Amino acid sequence: MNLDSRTIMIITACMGPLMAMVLLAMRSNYPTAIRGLGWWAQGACWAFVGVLLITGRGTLPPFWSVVVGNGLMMLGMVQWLLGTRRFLGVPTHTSRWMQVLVFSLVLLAWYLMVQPSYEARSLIVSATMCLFLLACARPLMRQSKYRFASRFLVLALLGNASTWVARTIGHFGGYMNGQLFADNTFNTLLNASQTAATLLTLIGFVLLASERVREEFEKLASRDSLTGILTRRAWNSVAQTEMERSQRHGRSLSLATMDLDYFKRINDSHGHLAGDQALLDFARLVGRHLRRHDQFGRMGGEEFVLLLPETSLQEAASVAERIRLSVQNAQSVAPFTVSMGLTTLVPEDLSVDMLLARADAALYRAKAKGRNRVELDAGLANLAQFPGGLAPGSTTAPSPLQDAATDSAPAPLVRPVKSALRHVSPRRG
Ligand SMILES: Nc1nc2c(ncn2[C@@H]2O[C@H](COP(=O)(O)OP(=O)(O)OP(=O)(O)O)[C@@H](O)[C@H]2O)c(=O)[nH]1
Repeated sequence: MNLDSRTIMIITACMGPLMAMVLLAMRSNYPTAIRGLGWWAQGACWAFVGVLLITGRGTLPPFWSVVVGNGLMMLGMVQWLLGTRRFLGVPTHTSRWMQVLVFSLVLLAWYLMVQPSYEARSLIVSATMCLFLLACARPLMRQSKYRFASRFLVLALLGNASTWVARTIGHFGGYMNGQLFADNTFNTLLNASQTAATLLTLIGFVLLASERVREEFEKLASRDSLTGILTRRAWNSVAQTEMERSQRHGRSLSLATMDLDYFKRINDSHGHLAGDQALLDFARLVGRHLRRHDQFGRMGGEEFVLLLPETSLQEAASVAERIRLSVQNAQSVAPFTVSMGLTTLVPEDLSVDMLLARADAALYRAKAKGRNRVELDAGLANLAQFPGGLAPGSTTAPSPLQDAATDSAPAPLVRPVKSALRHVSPRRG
């Protein structure tokens, strides 16, 4: 079956504005951080106008059909390429690509008006289109995010580029009878493939933007809005994965629960905003002591939790002590201290909740003993630990202020009891 080549080209072109409408609708509804959508939409529209002019060959003056038509189609590809680079946040090098476009147009005009050659023009257009499409695919191939969407888009772009290679082969191999709209099977198949590749490329842009939106929402859901650290749910999920990994490889893993001391007093005497600032300062201070794989989360209110993969209890105790001291010495809008409970993974642990319960019990003791101190899991003496674990007979980490704190501010047991009860309640079970 042979379809009229002009009709196929016009159908291809019509997909441009339709997909541009989808991309523009996404642009107006998606977060502004997602860039490039407008460029992809504009590119589809310019390519549409360009292809319409090209199909007007024989009706329109040759300059409009050949130079302006191909120029707009190539401009559309440049915009796809710039949109992709903006989307990925890599330098666009706009002037470099515009220079390539202008150079191609000058050559096209030359081989149209000065030294007319259909083959030369065909080669120039195909080579330029290939260059722009491959340049659009290149940064996508280099990045590791958006796996499905970027692979899909890369395949569509490579497919699109290969149709231009096929077009050149067709011209030079004599399959197109030296005509743009040759009415034969080769040309029909070529136009059909170009239609499909263009549509798939535009779908690829939509998929890519959708993946970014999903990622943005996931980020919003997994990050605490005040401190920017992991939310309780996100922390639980990564902690469970880390725990299973540590168990599989027989590696140590430690966990600290942290609770700011007398936090209610900060709110009461300095105001809620100062309380918020203290929480933010605390999160930043702790962040300075963490390695890349440590997982720090806010469990709610003034309670935090820190997971330290590949860290023995001794190592965790020294990290915790450093954090405790830096909090105590920090210049904050309202001075505050932190109490911590520490535990480490044992082979009997079935879930993160078991570690949390033990760390909470240690935290309870830290509060009861006067606050501003680090307490270790007391039950570890009876349990075998993963490599690097603390020897039986665990002790508290040194807390120079612990006695002073006990003296100056006797620990009310109401809060720790409340805390202990809450931590063993089914909400973490
Ligand atoms: N500013 C601010 N305050 C919060 C936030 N979340 C919880 N709080 C306050 O934190 C305080 C916690 O008080 P308590 O549970 O009595 O504990 P505490 O005063 O720290 O006493 P201890 O834990 O026993 O040392 C409450 O007053 C909460 O209103 C928050 O996001 N911002």
